[in-house]
Amino acid sequence: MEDGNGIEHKAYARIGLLGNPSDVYFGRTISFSLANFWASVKLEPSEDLIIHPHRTHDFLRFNSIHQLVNRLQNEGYYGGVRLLMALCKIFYRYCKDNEIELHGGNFTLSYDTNIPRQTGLSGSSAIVCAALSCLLDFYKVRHLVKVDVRPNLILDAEKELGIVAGLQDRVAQVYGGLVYMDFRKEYMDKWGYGMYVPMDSSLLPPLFLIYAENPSDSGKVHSTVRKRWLDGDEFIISTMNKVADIALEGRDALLEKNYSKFVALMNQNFDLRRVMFGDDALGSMNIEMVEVARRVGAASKFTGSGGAVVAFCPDGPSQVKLLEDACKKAGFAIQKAIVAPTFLSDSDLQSISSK
Ligand SMILES: Nc1ncnc2c1ncn2[C@@H]1O[C@H](COP(=O)(O)OP(=O)(O)O)[C@@H](O)[C@H]1O
Ligand SMILES: O=C(O)[C@H]1O[C@H](OP(=O)(O)O)[C@H](O)[C@@H](O)[C@@H]1O
Ligand SMILES: [Mg+2]
Repeated sequence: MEDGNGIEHKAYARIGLLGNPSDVYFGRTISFSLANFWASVKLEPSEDLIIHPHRTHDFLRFNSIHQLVNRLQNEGYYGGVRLLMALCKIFYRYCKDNEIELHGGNFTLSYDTNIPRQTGLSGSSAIVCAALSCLLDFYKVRHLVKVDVRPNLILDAEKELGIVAGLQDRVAQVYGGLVYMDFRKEYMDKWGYGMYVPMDSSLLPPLFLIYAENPSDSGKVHSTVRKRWLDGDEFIISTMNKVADIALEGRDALLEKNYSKFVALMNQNFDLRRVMFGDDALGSMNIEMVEVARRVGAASKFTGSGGAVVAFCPDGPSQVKLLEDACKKAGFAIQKAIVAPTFLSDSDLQSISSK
């Protein structure tokens, strides 16, 4: 969005529906952009280049040591300022390396977000994705930075900060809607990104988002699995391939509206994650969120690496009511997941089809 006062863009949270975390291991996923929560970034032309701290997430003034410790425990040490700075650096480097000329004007970037933190809903990349959209418009270079490359820039900005993450979140956030993604090594080596295919989101049955207010550390849970995968551990490699196959089978199940198959795949996805990562790495509260749903007969799995769960009630409204009651009793928040529609422009779509 652009008006006389500047440019503003939103990017939504995302749900990894099937196949995650195989995106980090040359696998496949189906993910969608979640309209329930979003981050917004505003860019206003200014004399100097200013990154504006958020009034709460970056605020460094506290009314007591108790409040300071509480903030650090609940939100960690960092807010979004470092994400915006890292993106500016990565964007500048990319444009320089690709001989994309940037005009000389300056700007002020500010952000806001309502995405629950560290819940595996991709709050960090939403901030970066919205900021990238602002930069593309400010410098008028949207047509020069291919859609498929944009998730890589978002990921690179976070990698720059040591944040462990994969591409599926950023793809869902750049594309919007429901997207099937194939990250096979052959594509990653050839193009540097995967094959991303938008799907009709009306194929999805009603889905529910369950999350806990207490955040988990979404970076640490990957650590031992990644090392074992890199070390050639047979069990991890073959199990991760099975996780990737879930997205492939899930695409067919959705296209055929075979929801009993879909139930089995969602459950299998989490069960495979559980044997690879182990209960300690996943965390007892995260496991309980999955099990609360399963106890009422719903299918359930993590949306990301932990902190939130996506659930499907194949038996309809009466089962949804049971799920809502069970979540309430367990102290988990629950809401219906709403898919954000695709936000690619005509020129974006053209750049995809001309790949
Ligand atoms: N809601 C937020 N407000 C400000 N900064 C955030 C927020 N969420 C994440 N961040 C920034 O992103 C970093 C990584 O967050 P991460 O653990 O990836 O959370 P998520 O899984 O929600 O993306 C944080 O250390 C912080 O710098
Ligand atoms: O483990 C997963 O499913 C995902 O974990 C990360 O997402 P997060 O939102 O931080 O939990 C990672 O970025 C994704 O690529 C993984 O699929
Ligand atoms: Mg993140």
